[in-house]
Amino acid sequence: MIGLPDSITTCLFDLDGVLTGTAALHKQAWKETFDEFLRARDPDGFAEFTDRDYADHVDGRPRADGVREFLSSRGITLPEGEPDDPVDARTVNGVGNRKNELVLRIIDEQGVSPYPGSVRYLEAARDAGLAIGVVTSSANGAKVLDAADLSRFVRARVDGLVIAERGLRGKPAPDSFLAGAQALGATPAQAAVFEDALAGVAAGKAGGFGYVIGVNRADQADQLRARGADVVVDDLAELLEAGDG
Ligand SMILES: O=P(O)(O)OC[C@H]1O[C@@H](O)[C@H](O)[C@@H](O)[C@@H]1O
Repeated sequence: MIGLPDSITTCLFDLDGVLTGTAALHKQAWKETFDEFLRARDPDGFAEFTDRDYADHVDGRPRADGVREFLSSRGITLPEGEPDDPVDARTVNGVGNRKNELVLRIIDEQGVSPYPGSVRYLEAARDAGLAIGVVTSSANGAKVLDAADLSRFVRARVDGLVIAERGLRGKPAPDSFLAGAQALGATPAQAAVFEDALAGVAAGKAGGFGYVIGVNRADQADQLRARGADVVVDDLAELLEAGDG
């Protein structure tokens, strides 16, 4: 009925790009942040931040990991700095704070929409008696869930704030998904992971989860499969249709 193996009791959903369209807003904020940074650092050698950079180094990872990973791919290492660094500080925290300033502004301007197919899927999962958790690297997870009116479905949330507080390793490490399963009293084998990011699918695979659903929002079905997705869909509603057929 909901397109999952019978052994699954628990659904762990990534947020940005799986339940809501906010992955595009994050990408826009990152592009503005990194292009600004790279241009200021080396105007003549400027090479823009691309969709490929986002998918490979930033998407799905906690904010500071995204800063470090992408800059390291360009041979740049910054000092960590402090959490309250100003947005123009040339530190990991400063660059991350600039991105957060931009993404909050973009979210306020554009609003947050849930994917209709994801809302239908959440309703079906809830009605089928499955436990529902959200596991997101974003420190803005609670705000986005509320803005999309999705908090009512969520029994456990592991977000960027929880990850930082508990010192968990970010995706592609499985820690945040393992914490989500534990919070809902499920073993990894009993839990399904729903992810659009390559790092997130890799985290689901690394954690030995019972079923990993790759959600293809960025024309990268083959890469999602290569990272360990058991199935790839363009929209969660496809799982309901598969179940009906
Ligand atoms: O900067 P935030 O809101 O804490 O989010 C961290 C990351 O959260 C993930 O959900 C997004 O895929 C990333 O793009 C984002 O960078």
